[in-house]
Amino acid sequence: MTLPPTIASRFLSHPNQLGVVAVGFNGGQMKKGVEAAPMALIDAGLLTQLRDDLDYEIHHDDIIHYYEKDIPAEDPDHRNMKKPRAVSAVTERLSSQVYNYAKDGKFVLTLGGDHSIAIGTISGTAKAIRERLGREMAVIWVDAHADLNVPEMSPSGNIHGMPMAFLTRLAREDRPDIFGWLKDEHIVSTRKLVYIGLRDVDRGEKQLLREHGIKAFSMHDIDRHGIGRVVEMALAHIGNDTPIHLSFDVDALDPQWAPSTGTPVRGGLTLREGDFICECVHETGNLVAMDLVEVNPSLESVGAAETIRAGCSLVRSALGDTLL
Ligand SMILES: NC(=[NH2+])NCCC[C@H](N)C(=O)O
Ligand SMILES: [Mn+2]
Ligand SMILES: [Mn+2]
Repeated sequence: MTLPPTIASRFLSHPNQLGVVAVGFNGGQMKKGVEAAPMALIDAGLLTQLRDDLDYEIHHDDIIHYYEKDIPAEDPDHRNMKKPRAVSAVTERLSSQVYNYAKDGKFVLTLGGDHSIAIGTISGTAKAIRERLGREMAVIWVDAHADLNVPEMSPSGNIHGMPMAFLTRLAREDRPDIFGWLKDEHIVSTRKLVYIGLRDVDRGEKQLLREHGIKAFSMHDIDRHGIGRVVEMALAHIGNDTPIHLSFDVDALDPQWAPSTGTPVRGGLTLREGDFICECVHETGNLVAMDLVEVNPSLESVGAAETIRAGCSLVRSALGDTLL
């Protein structure tokens, strides 16, 4: 059975063409295994499903990128950041890979990897959207965490807890080998950032969210208003004339649905709620890119297949799969 092609984003010149980047990178945090996620998701049939069931034309180099050549041997901590040069070099490369698909008007799907890779993906789409459409893009960040730590205030020093700080310029570093390559065209406005699913936010992050008036819907908001109303409010904040990059951390889901992830937090979204968010974002017709990150098949390995299935389901939902 072929589903009706609901593939349409008004901001893409090739809405049925999907640029896929498989990023086997784990250097934004300390646990091994997250680099195996792209392979696991692809082996589970994700790309085949997108092609056969949802009619996408897949553009993929058939390579899982581990970026070995970009990772320096010496990488001492800098401003409390762990592996800063590795994360910087990898995300700089990734940024241009994503940009190259997005500048052609293709949808870009990135399979991580830990969430530090969003420094590459979001900077790449933001730049392409600015050039092609002369517009600023919005980011919907679905996560248990805000990933907004400025290096000095991070409790862990892990860069996967910092990507949104660099992408909004709340954190800045001029050294070219440590994120100094991020230019104005790569940056996202704090006004165009919306969080959904938050429940483990560090003190300094809470202060930044408040100070900068960043729109954030926590699990408390979802309990109070329901997922339907929360997604409606999130999309209303962005407005209907703005391209959207969806960055989905699988730990937004409750560990019941996604146990195999590096920093699980109880009290999260059901898989159905996660899929619902993705379906609604797709329905806007404004989605131009998506990341799926933090699947770690080697943690809680009895639940790995379940976590991978959940990840595949989220991506399909964002790309237009429907229940009916
Ligand atoms: N992408 C993630 N899973 N991030 C978790 C971040 C946890 C914590 N806030 C930190 O800065 O270390
Ligand atoms: Mn997270
Ligand atoms: Mn995250």
